[in-house]
Amino acid sequence: MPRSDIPTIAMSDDEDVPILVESGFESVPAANDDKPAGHQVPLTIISGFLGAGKSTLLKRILTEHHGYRIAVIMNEFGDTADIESRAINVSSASDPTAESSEEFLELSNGCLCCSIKDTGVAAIEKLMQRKGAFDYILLETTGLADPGPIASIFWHNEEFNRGKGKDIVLDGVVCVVDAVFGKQQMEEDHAQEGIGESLRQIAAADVILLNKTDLVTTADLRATEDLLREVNPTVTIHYTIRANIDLKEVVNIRAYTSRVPLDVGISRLGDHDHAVHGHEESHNHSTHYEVRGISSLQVSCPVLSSAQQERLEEWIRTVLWESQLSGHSTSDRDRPLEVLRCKGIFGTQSGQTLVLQGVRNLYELEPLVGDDVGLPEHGKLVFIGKGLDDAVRKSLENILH
Ligand SMILES: Nc1nc2c(ncn2[C@@H]2O[C@H](COP(=O)(O)OP(=O)(O)OP(=O)(O)O)[C@@H](O)[C@H]2O)c(=O)[nH]1
Repeated sequence: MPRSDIPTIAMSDDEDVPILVESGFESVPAANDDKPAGHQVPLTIISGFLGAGKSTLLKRILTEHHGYRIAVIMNEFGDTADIESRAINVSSASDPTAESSEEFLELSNGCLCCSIKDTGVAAIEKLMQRKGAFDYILLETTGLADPGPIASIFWHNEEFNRGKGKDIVLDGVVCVVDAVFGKQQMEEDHAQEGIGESLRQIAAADVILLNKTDLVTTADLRATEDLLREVNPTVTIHYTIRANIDLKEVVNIRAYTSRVPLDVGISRLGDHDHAVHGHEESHNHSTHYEVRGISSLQVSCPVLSSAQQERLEEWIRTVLWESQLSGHSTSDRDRPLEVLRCKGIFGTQSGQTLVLQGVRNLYELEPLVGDDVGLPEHGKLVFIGKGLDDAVRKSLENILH
């Protein structure tokens, strides 16, 4: 959609309560369904390579009649880029040169558009003063941003959660990947020192939109998808043209709660087919990928005794917090150990199903609540990061088997 097709938007006074429109999009459950008043507002981080289609996705969301009242934060944390140059122009129509550090605009579909030049936390706190005016937050990062630290702000951040942040819950990280240049970008990142940003974005993603599929051959598409899956085997991948995606695939996916239904995210551990096909591969053996500086380690997990569970937690803490394996010092290792994301699900002998969620050095291991799914037949643990070599796999398997 050309930029000029953005609906007419009127500058809203900061004190005004935006006028909201009725839902016209029945297939997406309202964000507030089955939640009491005063519940937390879910937040989705949108990341992606430069020019991959992030703004196209936002435009789509902002112009559809989906029934959500979505606040979109279009500026990046600490970025001083000129907001007026963004694809979604949030300048006041009456004062296109307005240079205020934050602007709130109400769109005709009820979305609250917010551009903030402030640093992240202060911006979010300001936004939350308008709680009640919206029921979902989308945060678009720059093409060069690593979403991991941003996700950590909203997930298990005690300081932030004591303030306005307590009203926000991280829902998931969506990464838009350019089907034309994505593979090349990943390869270039590999050539650089350390882990390139595109690889960090892929590692941190819960959902990937492999966008611009109209511009490449099926073979090229599959090659890019294979590379994405090698970096992040737990991610759900959707092929899109102009970010055309059913909203329910990117919002309210609850990727960071232990109430994740088994058919979302976790159940796709090891799924090497298109998520859009809903196919799940049932292999249960350990796999280990090494790609471009980031590796992923995936191991099967049997039903654990309480002693094994304790040892597993100890193992996780040592890896996540000390970047080393129990009984080893960092200097024993050829390569540094760094976990960017972990996920898992397994049963315990006491009859619980536990879900592991982790971002960088934060993790939680919580019982799966809600759905009565029974014990998972095959538990799985997946770690995505750097230096996850054979020694790491063996030390984990020693605990589990
Ligand atoms: N052919 C084709 N063009 C697309 C598609 N999606 C987006 N584009 C175009 O690609 C260009 C970049 O899209 P944007 O949505 O601005 O990308 P972005 O990720 O927001 O870009 P940055 O903010 O600069 O990182 C625009 O000209 C879009 O119209 C697609 O699926 N197919």
